[in-house]
Amino acid sequence: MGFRTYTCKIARNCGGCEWLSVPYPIQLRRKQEQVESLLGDMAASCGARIDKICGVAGEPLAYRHKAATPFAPAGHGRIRCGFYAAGTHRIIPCEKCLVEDPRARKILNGVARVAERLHIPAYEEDRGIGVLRHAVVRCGYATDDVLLTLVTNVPELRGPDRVVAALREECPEVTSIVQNVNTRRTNAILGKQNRTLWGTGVMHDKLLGCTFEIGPSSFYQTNPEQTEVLYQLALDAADLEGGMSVLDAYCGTGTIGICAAAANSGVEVTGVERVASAVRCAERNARANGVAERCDFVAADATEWMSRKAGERHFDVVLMDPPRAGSTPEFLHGVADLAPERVVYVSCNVQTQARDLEILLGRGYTLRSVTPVDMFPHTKHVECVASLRRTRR
Ligand SMILES: C[S@@+](CC[C@H](N)C(=O)[O-])C[C@H]1O[C@@H](n2cnc3c(N)ncnc32)[C@H](O)[C@@H]1O
Repeated sequence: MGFRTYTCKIARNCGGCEWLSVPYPIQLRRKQEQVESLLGDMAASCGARIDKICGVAGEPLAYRHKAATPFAPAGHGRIRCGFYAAGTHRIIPCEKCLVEDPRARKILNGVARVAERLHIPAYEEDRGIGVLRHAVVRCGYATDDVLLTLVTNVPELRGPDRVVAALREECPEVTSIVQNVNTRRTNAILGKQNRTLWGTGVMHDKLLGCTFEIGPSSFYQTNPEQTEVLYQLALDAADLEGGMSVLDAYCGTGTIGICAAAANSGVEVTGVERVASAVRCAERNARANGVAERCDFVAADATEWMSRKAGERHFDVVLMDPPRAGSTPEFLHGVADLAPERVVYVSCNVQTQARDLEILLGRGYTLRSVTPVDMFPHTKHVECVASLRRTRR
């Protein structure tokens, strides 16, 4: 893939792909430099290597398997949908997005057309009135599942069967429809309550040969192709063998831990995740992949769980994959108290990762390697797998 660049009619306003006009090899070089500037000194002091970034193998397009739109009234019964202009809540319409699964934007625009036809009012953010707030689509990577979630400002949709019939006709790719209720005046897209309107209420996908059920409120990596690269790096760094015990912290639907258990017979996994519905998915996923007897998932705040459990259990390896804000000093000191041989820290924010690694380095761990992974081409975001080994207690 040479120095070709891509163009998008709304790139300037949308702000989602801030590096779209930068050739992909240069994007990768910038991300490599970003990681080296944040982790280079730390790696050098440990004698660790920073690997070359794992970029996307093919065209860096259509990689986002999750897409969302806000809705707003556009006058005369019309509904506006698309992307928020960067830094605002002004919606820019979008017919086709280069980085999304091609099915996704078509479906989101189809939802707006159905809402117009059925006179379902779009949400008015300023006044907190109206019905339809957002729609979210999740498309399978290895399956044809397409889960559509309608986020509403009301607990009950009027004539739900009519809405489902119209959506199925307009968007035949959709395999299940869920209503999510969010009545709060907040920027968060999803509320707490989900109601299945049609189908199973979940989607399925496959990663590294394992099958996963993903619910509307569960975290799932948006670029599954690169997720396989990321997870394989994490599993290689974990260097597991039968009989080992693994903590999968911030585990979502259990994806990394279940891949670890499936690839290594005899390995036992404990997963900790804050979202209770994701933990229920993780338990079903462990059963579906035949590893339930070796996997235990707990719904808890990771820091709070660590403060209760540290000292009670032995783990050979801690795998951790926290959100952008990173972990907490309490959790990291808890990890050091558990004294696993290896810690594998997967992060989508190298800044908070660097901060957290300092704590582990001060508690007897040394960096072995750092591997950047490009999960989000055309953006400045970079994912990173840091592999650590215990050198003293
Ligand atoms: C980056 S995601 C990783 C999930 C999973 N490892 C994966 O690859 O799909 C971070 C996860 O941490 C969970 N989370 C966020 N804060 C948490 C906390 N304080 N305690 C436990 N889990 C938390 C989120 O709900 C999310 O599922």
